[in-house]
Parts: sequence; C-alpha cells; structure tokens
Amino acid sequence: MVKIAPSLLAADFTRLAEEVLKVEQGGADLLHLDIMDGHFVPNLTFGAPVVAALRQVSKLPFDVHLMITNPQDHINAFIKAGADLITVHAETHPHLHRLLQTIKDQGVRAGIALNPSTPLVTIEEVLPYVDMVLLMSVNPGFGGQQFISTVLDKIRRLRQMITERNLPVVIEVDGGINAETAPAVIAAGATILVAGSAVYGAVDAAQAIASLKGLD
Ligand SMILES: O=C(CO)[C@H](O)[C@H](O)COP(=O)(O)O
Ligand SMILES: [Fe+2]
Repeated sequence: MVKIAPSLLAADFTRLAEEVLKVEQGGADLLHLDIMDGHFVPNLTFGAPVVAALRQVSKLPFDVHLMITNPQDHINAFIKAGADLITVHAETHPHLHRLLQTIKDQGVRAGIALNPSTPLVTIEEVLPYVDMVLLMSVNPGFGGQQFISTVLDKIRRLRQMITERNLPVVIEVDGGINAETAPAVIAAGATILVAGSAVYGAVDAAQAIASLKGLD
C-alpha cells in the first residue's frame, strides 16, 4: 500500500498545528517538512524550532526534506527537534556516506534526494546506506509546480536497481503529485508520495489522501 506524506509547505501558516492535525486525522502516513535555505533553492521556509513545536502536537512520523547547503551543520538540530527521517540532497555534499552515517548513528532513518536533472548513478555507491531515495519530480524550491513526466522512467530504473541488489530502500516522489499523476508514479515503483497542494488545496484533505492512495 502506498503511503502519503502531505507537505506542510502548502498549509495555512497562520494555523500550523491545526493543519498538521487535519492531515493526521485524515489518514496521512507521514508529515513532509520542507526546509529551504534560500541558497540551495531560491526560497526560504522554516527551521528546527518550528519542527520542534509541531512535534508537541503530532504523532505522525516527521519526514524532513533538507534543501540546504551545508546540511552537516544542521542535522543534529533537526534530530533534536524530533525528525524520524532526514533526507539530504546528493547535490549538497561531497561526502555522502559520512553524512548518511551521521544521521543513522543517531537512530534516525536517512534518505537521499535527487533533483530531476541529477542522474541515478550519483547515488549508486551509497544505496546500501540509505533507507529511502527521494526523487524530485519538480525543481525544488516551490510548491504547486507541474510534474516532470520524464521522472517516471527514472523511478522505474531506480526500482530496478533496488530490486536487483535486494536492498530495503523505499522510493519517495516529491512534486506535482495529484490524483492524475499519482497512478503512474505508483505503477513506476514509488511507495511514498509527497503531496502539498493536492492535499492542502483540497476542500476535504481526507478525501484527497484517499484519492491519492487510489481508495476512492
Ligand atoms: O520539496 C518540495 C518543493 O521543493 C515540496 O515537497 C513539493 O513541491 C510539494 O508541493 P506540491 O505537491 O504542491 O508540488
Ligand atoms: Fe519536499
């Protein structure tokens, strides 16, 4: 069964706690938290204090997507804030193995993310050390963008790499996921779908989550 991770980026920022509880009660499996630094991506969002505050109100696993340069300087703050899964971008660090180990040594699951234009070969050597690969299906930085359909083939190739090597790695896809794009993403081999606007932009978040899971 596919898991849905609503992205808080599309929530009403004046009512964050309520917005988290809305998706938690609506059947979300994880909460996706987009951390942007205005450097790796051309936008700024929020940091560890906001994650720590939301940790007080939610039991959902926190899926922290770090879109920041120098992720090594901030990992501990997000672990302390209550992250269950921390994903770093392969494009941000020359020593990915060390970075992933820093996360895992502290008992937190580690993910690695790739921009749409970054080839899968970049992560071939670290695949045994990750719990999740996040394939971006938009250029990171903003919600509400259009799904880049060539990522479907990338998902299929990644699924094949994981299967051939018999690794316990899950595939998450992030960007432009909605009821129209989700079925092809699932068919290609993704098991976690991030959805910002499709969930928070819907009149009924629970119904939107069910629809992404193909349950409606
Ligand atoms: O990482 C992200 C952007 O960089 C977001 O998670 C993503 O864009 C979700 O928003 P939407 O579902 O509206 O595309
Ligand atoms: Fe994200």
